[in-house]
Amino acid sequence: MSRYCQLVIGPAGSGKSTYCDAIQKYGQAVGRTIDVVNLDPAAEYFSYDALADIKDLISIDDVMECDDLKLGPNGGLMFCMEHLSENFHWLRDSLGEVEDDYILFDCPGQIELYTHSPVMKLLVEELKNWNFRVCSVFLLDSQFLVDPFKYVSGMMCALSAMVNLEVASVNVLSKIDLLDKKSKKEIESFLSSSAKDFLLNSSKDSIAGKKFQKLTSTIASVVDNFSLVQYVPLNIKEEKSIDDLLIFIDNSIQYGEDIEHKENRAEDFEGDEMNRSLG
Ligand SMILES: Nc1nc2c(ncn2[C@@H]2O[C@H](COP(=O)(O)OP(=O)(O)OP(=O)(O)O)[C@@H](O)[C@H]2O)c(=O)[nH]1
Ligand SMILES: [Mg+2]
Repeated sequence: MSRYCQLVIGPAGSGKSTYCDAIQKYGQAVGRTIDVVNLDPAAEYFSYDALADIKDLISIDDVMECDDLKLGPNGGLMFCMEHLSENFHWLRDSLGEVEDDYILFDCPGQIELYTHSPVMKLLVEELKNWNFRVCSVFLLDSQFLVDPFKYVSGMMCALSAMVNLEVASVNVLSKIDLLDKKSKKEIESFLSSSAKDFLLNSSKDSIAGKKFQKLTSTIASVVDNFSLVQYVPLNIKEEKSIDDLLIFIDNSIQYGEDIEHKENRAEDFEGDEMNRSLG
């Protein structure tokens, strides 16, 4: 039995919940069932239809109101996610056991969840045990790329999430529709050039001096040499852009190939049956 999922991760406000909603709606339009699970215990509102909601297990308000714990919003969130990791059976029961299901997990925006904490890694392991092929989809606001310093920091976050989670990873540049023409052109040229060229060109007028240039160049070389972080742009307002991205992600978890293979096998089987009954 094969099952497929995307762990939708990325910094706060990068567009994770909006992405889940758009992909689910796109699925409905093309006759494909894509379920979404909310794993953000602080999410008060989301516009997609949720197959499951972590708030049914634990909510951040309950944790913060607990006088014994004395936790603030970030500590409270980590507490909720650890509680989830001790109660994965809740998630397994909520998902059911459906063959070829395709699920998006809308995750919280606290970046330490993907870089320091073992919780998401434990979740990945558990999903694999339940026969899921997992792809992490790291969303980064495209505004980050317009500024080289933000770009380095975003790239490092994406990289440490990739290394920590050890699954197929796709990095998505979100909110492309908000960019003006000039920024869109800059992003296009960045996507078609190496990280090193982009960073050196963008920071050549920097007042930070030679040492900084050298550091920038070394970081970018690491990224380029190992093809570590590549970005796929997403304009959520354009169907073609969603389609292209979904094909890219599906390929990384072999979604289409498996289904096609099964359909071919089913057709072969029907053909054999027909030959047998004719013969
Ligand atoms: N124009 C535009 N706005 C977007 C897009 N994606 C997200 N937004 C807006 O950006 C804000 C944050 O989006 P969310 O989807 O809530 O971001 P998030 O990553 O789920 O945020 P957290 O759950 O708080 O980490 C909202 O006001 C969205 O409407 C996009 O592709 N285009
Ligand atoms: Mg969200």
